[in-house]
Amino acid sequence: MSEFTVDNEIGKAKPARKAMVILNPSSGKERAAEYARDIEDVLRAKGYDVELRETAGEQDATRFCRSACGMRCDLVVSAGGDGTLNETINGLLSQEHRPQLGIVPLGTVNDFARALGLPLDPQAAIAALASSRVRAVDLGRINDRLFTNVVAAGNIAEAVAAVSSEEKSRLGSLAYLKEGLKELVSQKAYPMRIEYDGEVWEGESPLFVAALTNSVAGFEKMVPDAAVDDGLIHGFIFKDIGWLGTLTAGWSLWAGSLREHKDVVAFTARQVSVRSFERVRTNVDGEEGPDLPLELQLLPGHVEVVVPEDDR
Ligand SMILES: Nc1ncnc2c1ncn2[C@@H]1O[C@H](COP(=O)(O)OP(=O)(O)OP(=O)(O)O)[C@@H](O)[C@H]1O
Repeated sequence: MSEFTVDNEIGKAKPARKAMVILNPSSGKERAAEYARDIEDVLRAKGYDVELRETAGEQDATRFCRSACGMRCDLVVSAGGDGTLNETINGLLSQEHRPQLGIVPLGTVNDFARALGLPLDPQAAIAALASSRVRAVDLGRINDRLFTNVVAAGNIAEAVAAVSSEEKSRLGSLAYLKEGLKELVSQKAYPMRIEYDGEVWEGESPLFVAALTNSVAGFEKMVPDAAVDDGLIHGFIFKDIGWLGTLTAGWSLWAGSLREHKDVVAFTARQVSVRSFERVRTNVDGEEGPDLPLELQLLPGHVEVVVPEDDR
């Protein structure tokens, strides 16, 4: 592997660009080795020196990405599901040098790739890494971590915890919808105090959702107008509305008109805090998150993601 490539135009050596590929071999249905080889081929053809790191368990992707920042890598590719992507971007926290990000979606839902309009087929996504186009996208900060897509506080967090991995593989995002509806109908509400850009909402709520993108649990209609680079947190407070209200809210969600529902407080903000004097669980990007309280902050254009040349 060469450490230097020659810039033919000016005839002098310049350092090769460095890329780190972070691959979760447990996602991607046993084809990890094949994908790793193909990703490396595309990146080498693009002029990168490539280092491959395979994760063996929780937080490995965060440590690898942090070391990629320290090595001043130009590009980090996250190959795995949303869990691996979330762990990868967390390696960018508080880093002075942030590499560009490539995404190869190998999970079941792949919310961030959907929101970005990236190819969901792994081989097509690998081919798209050859693109020279990048898009600066927002990330969210939640307490001392980062997130890409969504934070939910309340009964949906219980619902997601109830989805078994067998069901997740079999039903994909439908499994979440099924458990989510079950939890909403059960109607447990929590006392919450939600502050957003200086406004305050206080009351009983079964569920609060903060989304950065239009894809939430594979479902692209909840926040149809949320763009990955709009600089906004899209907040939804569900009021304590009984099962009939829940059904109509469910219908509005399905129809993409949740924002207009009379029992949903919808807002956009850059800073949100969520508190309760009861224990309230959360879900962050599809994985279990910290219990309340939460401090959320929007980090505009925080990472540049490689996107296909022709998705405009
Ligand atoms: N080698 C490994 N074996 C098992 N688990 C791993 C390994 N490496 C990382 N992990 C853990 O697997 C978790 C889930 O991974 P990820 O979300 O990428 O895959 P997935 O579950 O197939 O995707 P999805 O969440 O979309 O269904 C990660 O959060 C990580 O902590």
